[in-house]
Amino acid sequence: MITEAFILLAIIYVALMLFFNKVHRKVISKGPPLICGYIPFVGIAVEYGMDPRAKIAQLSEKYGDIFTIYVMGQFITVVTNPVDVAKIYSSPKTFNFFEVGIEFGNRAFTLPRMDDQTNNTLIHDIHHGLQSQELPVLTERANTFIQRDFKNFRSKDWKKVNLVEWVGDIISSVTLRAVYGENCNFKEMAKTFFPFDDKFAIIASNIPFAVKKKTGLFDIRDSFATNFVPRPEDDACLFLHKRYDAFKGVKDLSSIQLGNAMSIIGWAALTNTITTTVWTIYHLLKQPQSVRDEVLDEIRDVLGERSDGGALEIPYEQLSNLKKVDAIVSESLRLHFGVLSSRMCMKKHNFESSSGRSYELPARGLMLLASSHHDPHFFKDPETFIWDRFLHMPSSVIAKNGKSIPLSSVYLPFGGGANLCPGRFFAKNEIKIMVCLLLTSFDMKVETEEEPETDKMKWTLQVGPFKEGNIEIRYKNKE
Ligand code: HEM
Repeated sequence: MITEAFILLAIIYVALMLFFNKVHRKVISKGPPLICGYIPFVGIAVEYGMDPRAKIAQLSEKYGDIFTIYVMGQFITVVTNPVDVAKIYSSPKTFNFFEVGIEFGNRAFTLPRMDDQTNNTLIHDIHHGLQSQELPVLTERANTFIQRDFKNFRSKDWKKVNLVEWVGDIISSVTLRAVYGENCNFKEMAKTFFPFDDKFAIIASNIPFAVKKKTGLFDIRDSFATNFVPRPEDDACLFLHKRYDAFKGVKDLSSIQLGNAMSIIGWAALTNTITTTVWTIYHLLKQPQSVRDEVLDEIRDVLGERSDGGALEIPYEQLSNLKKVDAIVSESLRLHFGVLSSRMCMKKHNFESSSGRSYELPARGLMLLASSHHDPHFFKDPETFIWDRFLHMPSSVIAKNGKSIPLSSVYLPFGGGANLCPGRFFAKNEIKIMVCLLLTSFDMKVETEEEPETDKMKWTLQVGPFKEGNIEIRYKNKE
């Protein structure tokens, strides 16, 4: 019996290997160099998943600027040269972000595909809402909620908190109330966000739906989705109501799918903002007192002193004048942001790379565009946090081939081109408000002595969080 089972397994394995090699040969002919690994379906997922950034750097060293990796049943072309990245960002029809969203949206959130016109309208509404129409209101709400929450933190004596949990609580509750409305069920939403976010990469991976269902991954996602359908009394953003109306009209849509369609925005709003805030505060607190004083002086110059009642006025229009605070957030994003943004090559395409080579890219092939955040050619001393680096950064840089390229081709924390993250202004505003209130309210110190390590496994599409998730800080009211 055991021998038969063993023979059967061996046959399946050999069949898979033959199929795998056939696919392998087909893809490799005119395309970029292909790195498949030796395990059918899994490909190089294990070594890649351990530290995506290091793996990409290593493969780029060996195979050049463009190569294709095979990970969990999927071929992914990785583009590492910023000149090529800029070219891809500037051709959104050929290299499309929206289709990636549909594919990942479907894998992670099992969403129905809407018609193109509805989709375009929904994306337009999100971009318009977050970047202009509703941005002042969102920022004002965040300001009100953070100031309100801060009153509860006041302490005359030194108090210890876990920075990761503390920031996670504040940013999740503030962001969710700002976007989904003050009366939304933000406590439940936040409670279910963290387990979902922790498993997001695997939920969005190419592993079969049946496995995701069987292993409980979809249960985690569904409990996250449940609380996200906005009710009229919640006072959610306009673009969320429009999204709700569009999805509600889809025939046979389950309530979980409707929740998924609404929760995707909540996930996008929280996943990177929390980690960026944690890193920003951590790095700020690690700066010498002279730097912290310089930043505090800027805050006082721009916003003035606190009123007699202790409130700090933070007008929306003044946030863009906080250049030093902005520079610290930007440097945190540079140092800790993952590697990539993604695009789908829509049709078979001959890509002329900046190195003069031509590669055939397959239709509907997934592409990952690598940032150059750790390349010393663009960022001197790249592994060091230099708080004022972005105060002196030009808007264009010189590539290795001598060409001038926009800074946005090497510095990609919010992606690039037409799909540049629409939430970037809101995220930065929220973080700036936090920093202003922290520095003007409290004396603070980092208690944990070891350098916190980034969780490299989460370093693909997100800002890498702390590995151990425990950084203790001490604070008390300013004298
Ligand atoms: C520090 C915080 C954030 C970071 C680092 C970040 C990063 C990104 C990145 C890399 C993309 C992909 C863009 C591309 O590949 O070109 C993206 C897209 C997106 N982000 Fe953010 N994001 C942040 C905060 C937010 C917030 C607060 C919201 C909402 C309130 C948000 C909503 C979105 C949406 C809706 C998209 C999809 C845009 C589209 O389909 O065109 N993000 N973000």
